[in-house]
Amino acid sequence: MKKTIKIRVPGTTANCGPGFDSIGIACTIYNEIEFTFTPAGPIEIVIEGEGAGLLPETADNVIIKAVQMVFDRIYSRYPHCQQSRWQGIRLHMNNAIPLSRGLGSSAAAIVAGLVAANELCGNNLNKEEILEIASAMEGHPDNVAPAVYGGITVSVAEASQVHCIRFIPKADFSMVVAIPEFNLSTKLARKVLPDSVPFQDAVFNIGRTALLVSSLYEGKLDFLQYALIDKIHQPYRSKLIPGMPEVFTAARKAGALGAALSGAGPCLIAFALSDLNKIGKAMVNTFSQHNVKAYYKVLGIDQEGAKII
Ligand SMILES: Nc1ncnc2c1ncn2[C@@H]1O[C@H](COP(=O)(O)OP(=O)(O)OP(=O)(O)O)[C@@H](O)[C@H]1O
Ligand SMILES: N[C@@H](CCO)C(=O)O
Repeated sequence: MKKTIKIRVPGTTANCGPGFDSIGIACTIYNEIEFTFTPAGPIEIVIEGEGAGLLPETADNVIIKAVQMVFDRIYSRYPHCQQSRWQGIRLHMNNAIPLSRGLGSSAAAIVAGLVAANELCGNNLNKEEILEIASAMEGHPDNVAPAVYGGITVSVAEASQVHCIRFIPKADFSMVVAIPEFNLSTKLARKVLPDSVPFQDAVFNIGRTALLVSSLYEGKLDFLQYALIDKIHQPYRSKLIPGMPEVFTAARKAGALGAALSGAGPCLIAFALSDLNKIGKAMVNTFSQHNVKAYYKVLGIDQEGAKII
């Protein structure tokens, strides 16, 4: 007996400037993963696209860890199911989300594993529980929430709970992402952050985060020029991404509403209504002036989140 489940999961951009560890947007860039579960057998992992030859092809892969998390949660709730635990797992990944660039590759992997295992087990866990496990695995909820729900999410983790509101903005916009050809792990990008920030910087971010959420929700996108500015993580991370402020300026000059670091970087993301290719080229050119090879993609907002296909 075997069961096959295919899932599509979006990449995500987190923080969006001031909303550190809280705001996230699901983007129209996807990994597709086919899971084949058998009662007995080895773990087999085949990877095409991003991460091929780089990601672990063993039980150390975070997708397998996520599957095991769901099995553990369900079997602790229903111990009589222990006997039917699935041992054999084959993953066939087709990945478009680049690794360690700030587009939520780890969140996508975690959410894919959780949602697929939950489907296998009859959807015993609801989306809130999936989000809570995902947030605990990732360490913060801002990427995993939009990967689960799609759209734009505002999330706060408190003990084991995640409080999350998801919405679709009243006005549509595009995101132009400049993707440098170097990796920056979230772990390293968090190491450069200070233990505390000046009170005035905290106040600066609180106002802008509130303005960001309301301008996105209301579709009053002219406010993004003020609302995407951050003082509590981007300035510290700037030294890891050559040309970051200049790329922001180039994006705005080419017609973007505003720009920010995507997640922990190194991708930089511009929000725009028009001139998308002009903005992308300006960002890539400015990166190249700082000896950073980069390419760009134009993405929209994914509205569905992780989905069985
Ligand atoms: N498709 C995948 N399958 C398994 N593991 C993955 C996959 N994609 C990413 N990972 C794991 O996640 C790590 C990258 O996570 P990291 O948090 O550094 O970057 P990111 O999630 O791409 O960026 P950000 O969190 O800033 O958006 C990889 O080194 C790998 O361990
Ligand atoms: N909020 C996270 C997103 C990246 O995982 C950070 O900026 O470190």
